[in-house]
Amino acid sequence: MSLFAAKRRSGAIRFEDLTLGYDRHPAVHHLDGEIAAGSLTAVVGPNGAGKSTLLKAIAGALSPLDGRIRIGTGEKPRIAYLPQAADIDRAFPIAVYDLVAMGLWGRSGLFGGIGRKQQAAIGEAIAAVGLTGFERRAIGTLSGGQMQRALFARLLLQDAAIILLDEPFTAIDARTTADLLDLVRRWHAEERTVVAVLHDMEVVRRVFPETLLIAREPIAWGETASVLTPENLLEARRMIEAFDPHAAVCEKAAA
Ligand SMILES: Nc1ncnc2c1ncn2[C@@H]1O[C@H](COP(=O)(O)OP(=O)(O)OP(=O)(O)O)[C@@H](O)[C@H]1O
Repeated sequence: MSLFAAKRRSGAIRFEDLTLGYDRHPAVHHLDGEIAAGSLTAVVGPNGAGKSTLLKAIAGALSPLDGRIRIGTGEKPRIAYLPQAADIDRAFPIAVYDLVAMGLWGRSGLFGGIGRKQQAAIGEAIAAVGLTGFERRAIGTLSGGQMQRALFARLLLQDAAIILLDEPFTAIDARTTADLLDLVRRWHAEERTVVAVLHDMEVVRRVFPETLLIAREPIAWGETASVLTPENLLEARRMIEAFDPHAAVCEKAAA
């Protein structure tokens, strides 16, 4: 697709003593390090570990309480963000075609109009997720798996150097998960930076070369096999159980 021309390998994400939170209550503490441009990284950890918070911050939807996030070098690369299914309004009266077409807004503008080339790209994206024939269906009538396919088609059109996926396969059937994982592999082969919050360790081990394990603070980060050890997973659980959710200040910063 000629429309797909995002600058590849431009999507490095660097964390510098990053602290994130809500109403001054920290949810993620002291994260330092870099997600390399073109890498494929899983973010895992117990419930409440701060995984979604981290993705929101990378997407620019949440400002750091402390530290910073540096994205790319020079011109900021395009970021595509798929929130958790629970955060997406399925009651919005919109057809599959129009939902997918929204992926072009970043480049055409809201009222930029859709030409023949764009129409072909939308059709190709819908075909790539197996939804040809569903173009005029209202999204409220789709199954969970079909909705996720439509959202992945929109991501395809966004043509972003950085793609953020928050629990993309939760409550999604095996066939759809396998098809959408093929798209994730394709994005990785295209040297886009892909970061996904996941709970299925089997999928992480099989598909994601890099893993960040967090439990409010980073427990381990690097090659997946060396991160997902029983010791690290136990440590992550212990950290979350010991965490005081009402802590107002960061202990490390205050020390
Ligand atoms: N909008 C918000 N306002 C206040 N606190 C929030 C908000 N969103 C998340 N939190 C809190 O921040 C902490 C981290 O939440 P987050 O959703 O990032 O965790 P998670 O690792 O994605 O969890 P899960 O696996 O359950 O989705 C939790 O204690 C949560 O209650």
